[in-house]
Amino acid sequence: MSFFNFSNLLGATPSPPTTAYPPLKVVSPLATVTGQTLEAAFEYRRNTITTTANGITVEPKRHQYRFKTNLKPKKTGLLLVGLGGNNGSTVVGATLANKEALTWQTRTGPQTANYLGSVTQSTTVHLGWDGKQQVYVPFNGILPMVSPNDLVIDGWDINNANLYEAMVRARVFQPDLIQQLKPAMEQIVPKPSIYYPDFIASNQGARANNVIPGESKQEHLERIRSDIREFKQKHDLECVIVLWTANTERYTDIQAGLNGTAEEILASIAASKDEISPSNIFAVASILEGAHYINGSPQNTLVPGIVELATQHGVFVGGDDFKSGQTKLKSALVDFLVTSGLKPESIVSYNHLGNNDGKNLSEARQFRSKEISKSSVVDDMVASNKILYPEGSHGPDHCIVIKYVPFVGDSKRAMDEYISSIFMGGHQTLAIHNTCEDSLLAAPLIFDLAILTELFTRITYATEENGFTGFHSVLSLLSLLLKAPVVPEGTPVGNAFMRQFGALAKLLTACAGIASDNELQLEFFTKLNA
Ligand SMILES: NC(=O)c1ccc[n+]([C@@H]2O[C@H](COP(=O)([O-])OP(=O)(O)OC[C@H]3O[C@@H](n4cnc5c(N)ncnc54)[C@H](O)[C@@H]3O)[C@@H](O)[C@H]2O)c1
Ligand SMILES: O=P([O-])([O-])O[C@@H]1[C@@H](O)[C@H](O)[C@@H](O)[C@H](O)[C@@H]1O
Repeated sequence: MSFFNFSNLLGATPSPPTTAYPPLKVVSPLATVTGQTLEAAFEYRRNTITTTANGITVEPKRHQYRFKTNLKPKKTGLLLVGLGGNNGSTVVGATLANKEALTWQTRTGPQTANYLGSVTQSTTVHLGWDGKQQVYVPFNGILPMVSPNDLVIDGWDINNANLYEAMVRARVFQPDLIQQLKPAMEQIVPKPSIYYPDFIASNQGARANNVIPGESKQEHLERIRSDIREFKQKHDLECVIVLWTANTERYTDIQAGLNGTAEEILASIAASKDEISPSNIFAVASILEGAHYINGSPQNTLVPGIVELATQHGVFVGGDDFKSGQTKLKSALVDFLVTSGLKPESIVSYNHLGNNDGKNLSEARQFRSKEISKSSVVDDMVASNKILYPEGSHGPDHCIVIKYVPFVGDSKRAMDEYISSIFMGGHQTLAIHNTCEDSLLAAPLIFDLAILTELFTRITYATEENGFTGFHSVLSLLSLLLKAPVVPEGTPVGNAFMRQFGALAKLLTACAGIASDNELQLEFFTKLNA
């Protein structure tokens, strides 16, 4: 039997300090702490399933896992590609505002900095019933995580505006906050970046005044690698995450000989092949420098060759496309409808926005990248119910429309209509107007992507057959935060929001030696001693 109390362990403290909850003390026969390492046994019970034309055979089996977690969060750097964008400048401004606990005036009164919308900072995990009440703990109170306040942040942009100018341009923060942040933000200027006009909208050309010169993609690769090395050395970092929050690129062709293997992608960069995108180069540079790479945009940066390279180098890659607003709601609402036995027949998702993202998406090839990532989110939920959607039937009509309307700026207006078949030939129509403050919804996800990626670098697992090793390089555990999750080859994509959250929460509690949450809660209707 062993017990440990995380809140004072190794300097790991939730941030901002959550005074709402007392520290968690785990008394568990499943776990032991030795120095900085927490080792936990976990019995993974799952069904071995065989499906044939004659039916489904289910055989429940028990698999013994052991998880090892290094309890000391690493000093972590976050390099944003697109630092001067609406999301990038909002991320940096928000960390400064939270660090200084800034308060600013708004029309509805004073507002203080927070991390609302961040799963790691503002959600809780259900542990069970204490005989009197349901008990929840902060998500970041189960295992020590990096605080967003402690992230060292820098990055690149093809535009040379300092971050004060970028904040004003973004029209995201209130003027009072912008002025308070000005002294610090105007000191931050994005590093020059790689610009290949063919990959983003032609209307972005006027912005490109901060570009690494030359035509050699190999030299561009070496420059980005040098930037990453310098950043890591300058700040004495133990973990670096490069995250793309630059403009949406067009899709790249997946071609044999171009990007199908690690060797091919390296050779294609060396040969400066046209089809190699800026985001391909950032991903390869990150991997070669031992940094993890996350794609917050919808383009297919993570081609097979880049995934193979990441696997060879033992670094994480993740993507695609932050799941921040209209699609995030859809990933919960469609799950609700299908789980209710109602059949979505038509889903029309229209939105207009007026920020630079919207301007870039106003061109067909960039919109197509976004249309793909927004359209695939219902696939797993539709496939889950053959009563509603028999084999061979098509899923709901699903239409995506995005328009660029400058006046609304970053305050995207999403309008959705869901029509579902209901009992006895009836129809239910849900009409939703959803004002998505795009960067205020996306920035918290950028923190979460970085914080969870760093956490997963500190966890290894062993099974009855194999010794301790790290998770697969394709970090599908990040799917809660992404519209079109990139997953290890041959594994399914899951988009249902609450299932994604539950998977993360169950992994954290398993690693902490805590019994996984069990919605069954037998103790409420049996004689089980609570
Ligand atoms: N809610 C959201 O804001 C949301 C949700 C999902 C996905 N996204 C995606 O996140 C990305 C950023 O969104 P945003 O609102 O911050 O857009 P933005 O246009 O304000 O910022 C993008 C920044 O990237 C820069 N840039 C373009 N190409 C670059 C390159 N090769 N290297 C470095 N910088 C480059 C631009 O100059 C710009 O400053 C977009 O791809 C968008 O589709 C945003
Ligand atoms: O995340 P979400 O609100 O479903 O989708 C959004 C798009 O519809 C929109 O064009 C833009 O705001 C963001 O890039 C985001 O991707």
